[in-house]
Amino acid sequence: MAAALQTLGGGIGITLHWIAFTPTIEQQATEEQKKKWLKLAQDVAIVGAYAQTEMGHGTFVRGLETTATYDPSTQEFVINSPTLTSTKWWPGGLGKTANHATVMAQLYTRGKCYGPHNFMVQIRSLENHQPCPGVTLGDIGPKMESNGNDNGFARFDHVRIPRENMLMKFARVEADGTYVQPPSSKLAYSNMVYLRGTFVMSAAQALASATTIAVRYSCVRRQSEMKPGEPEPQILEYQTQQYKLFPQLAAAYAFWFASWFMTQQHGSITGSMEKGDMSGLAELHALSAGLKSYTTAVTARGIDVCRMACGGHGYSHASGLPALFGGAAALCTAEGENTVMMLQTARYLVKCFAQSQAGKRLTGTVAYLSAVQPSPVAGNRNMSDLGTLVAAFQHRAARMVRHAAMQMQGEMQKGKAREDAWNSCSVLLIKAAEAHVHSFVVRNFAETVQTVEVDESVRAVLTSLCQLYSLYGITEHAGDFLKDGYLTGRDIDAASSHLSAMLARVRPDAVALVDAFDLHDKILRSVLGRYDGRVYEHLYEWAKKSPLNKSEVHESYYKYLQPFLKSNRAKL
Ligand SMILES: CCCCCCCC/C=C\CCCCCCC/C=C/C(=O)SCCNC(=O)CCNC(=O)[C@H](O)C(C)(C)COP(=O)(O)OP(=O)(O)OC[C@H]1O[C@@H](n2cnc3c(N)ncnc32)[C@H](O)[C@@H]1OP(=O)(O)O
Ligand SMILES: Cc1cc2nc3c(=O)[nH]c(=O)nc-3n(C[C@H](O)[C@H](O)[C@H](O)COP(=O)(O)OP(=O)(O)OC[C@H]3O[C@@H](n4cnc5c(N)ncnc54)[C@H](O)[C@@H]3O)c2cc1C
Repeated sequence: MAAALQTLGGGIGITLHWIAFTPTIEQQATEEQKKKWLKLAQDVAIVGAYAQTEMGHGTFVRGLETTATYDPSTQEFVINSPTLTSTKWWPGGLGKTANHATVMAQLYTRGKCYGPHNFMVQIRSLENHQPCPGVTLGDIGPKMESNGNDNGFARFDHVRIPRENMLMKFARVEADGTYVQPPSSKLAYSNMVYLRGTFVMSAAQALASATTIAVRYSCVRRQSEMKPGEPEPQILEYQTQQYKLFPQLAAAYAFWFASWFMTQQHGSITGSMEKGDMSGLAELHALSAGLKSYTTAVTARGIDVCRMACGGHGYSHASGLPALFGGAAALCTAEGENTVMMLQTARYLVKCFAQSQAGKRLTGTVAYLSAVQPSPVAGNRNMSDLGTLVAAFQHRAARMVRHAAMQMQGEMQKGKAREDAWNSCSVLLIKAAEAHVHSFVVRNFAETVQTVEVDESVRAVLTSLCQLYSLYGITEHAGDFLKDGYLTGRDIDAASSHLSAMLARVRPDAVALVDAFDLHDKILRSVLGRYDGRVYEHLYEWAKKSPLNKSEVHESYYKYLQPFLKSNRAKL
């Protein structure tokens, strides 16, 4: 992902060619269609965009307005943007770079609408890169970050494409206009599930980058007096600095391991789906949606914590942290806005809870929902034992899922329609889904550190990091654990003091833990996070290159300041 994010230069970007356009061909094209487009895409003989979102709709895919109407007389689809709000808006590379796009449009044949499907549309000439007839293209303008990418807009004025340009691996339209149903209408969304899964690794990499920068800088930066008369200490010696950075460092490892699981799950479930077994699709969707939402949100917040922990220099673009924050913030919205994605996970959890109540044994990432006892067993727990910590997170999640589901049932028993009951419980549902994903991340972290093939000394450090991540989660969400008495106030106090011990335990290995991400300076793009630690010399060199320093007296002096000063002096 990091390589793909390197744009070819300001103003153009082929990130989405690699992470969305090409995978869509791989996942949704027939073998015949792959022969026609896949190698062209892989060799960058064509450059593509994934054109789904419109000015008026991004989340609600079934509400997209672009149409693809089949004309049996010519065996073509007519792609059209019927309204202003149907203008494709946001797709990366669409503005100036791409000459092809997979366009998500409402499929009409024989007068009936069959919902959103993907279509391959050439949008620019391969000769002179001018827009094709009927296609209007442009860039949507400056954004919070990633301005090297030309996120663009596209309008289609009855653009005709061959029937064969409908990506027909799952659904098909025959020459006479007959629509052939796919095994699941959601298979048209498969690229989104894939991309959400990759966002978990992007989040891990982004948080790894930010913690690398902040931890290294916190060993270079010396500030204040811990004891009168003593030399200024490294700011990483302050417990508050450790409390800011080490939970983010632990989360980076936790998300890195979660992305391993996500990748393995995606491969195994899509492998089964290739053989016609769709049973894993719902779990894959719920897991990818929840993990994407959770990891990107924690990462964006965590990067800003790292930025603030670096003081003024953290606020400079020299640190690389503002750009990293802007990119991570995009991950919270792109590929399924986080709230909506977490609600999708909540929808799956409510369904699984009902099945469990009906006596079905649950499996996969929700198995714990039927295994966890509702009645809390309070008592002095060993808050340094990973098994105890995992059980606490699973109990919390099970309790919150049960509570949200029962609240919804209660609303419906009062006569509310299911949709109204859902909406009036959606804050509870979101919190329950977040607790579920959090418990998965903790369990997966614990299982990984206990089984990964590493030297025992490394396992000891990773175990401390996993304890730190879990204890931080318990102390930050103490109310959830205390609510039904599953944990007591004494347990929470024990968790806090053990967390302090873990901060001190991780301190000696902090630099080694960030060096282990092996992020080259060229990827980090941060003066503060340089591997050689020579921050101050390079900060000065970086500043001297600022465009404002090209002249000793900037032209704005003569245009604005000089006359302003003169007129003010004349009044004295
Ligand atoms: C070291 C280097 C550092 C690296 C740093 C990196 C930092 C980042 C830097 C830069 C980043 C810049 C940005 C990166 C690139 C961005 C790329 C973005 C691309 C895009 O955004 S593409 C467009 C994405 N759009 C979406 O995701 C739309 C979201 N909406 C939907 O998916 C759907 O509309 C929906 C799921 C919300 C609702 O769908 P629908 O109405 O059809 O379904 P429901 O009625 O809710 O549910 C019915 C039923 O269907 C099931 N369902 C839904 N979706 C799926 C699915 N995908 N798969 C399987 N099943 C699905 C749902 O569960 C229901 O099932 P049940 O009825 O309950 O059984
Ligand atoms: C950097 C970047 C790159 C992008 N790249 C692409 C791309 O390459 N291709 C592409 O097709 N798109 C792309 N997008 C668009 C992206 O997919 C959409 O922005 C995203 O899906 C959110 O949709 P929206 O913008 O319409 O927001 P909306 O859906 O309008 O969301 C606005 C608010 O409404 C809330 N909301 C919406 N629905 C619900 C609901 N059911 N329940 C509760 N709250 C709800 C949301 O939570 C959110 O807070 C990109 C976006 C960004 C920022």
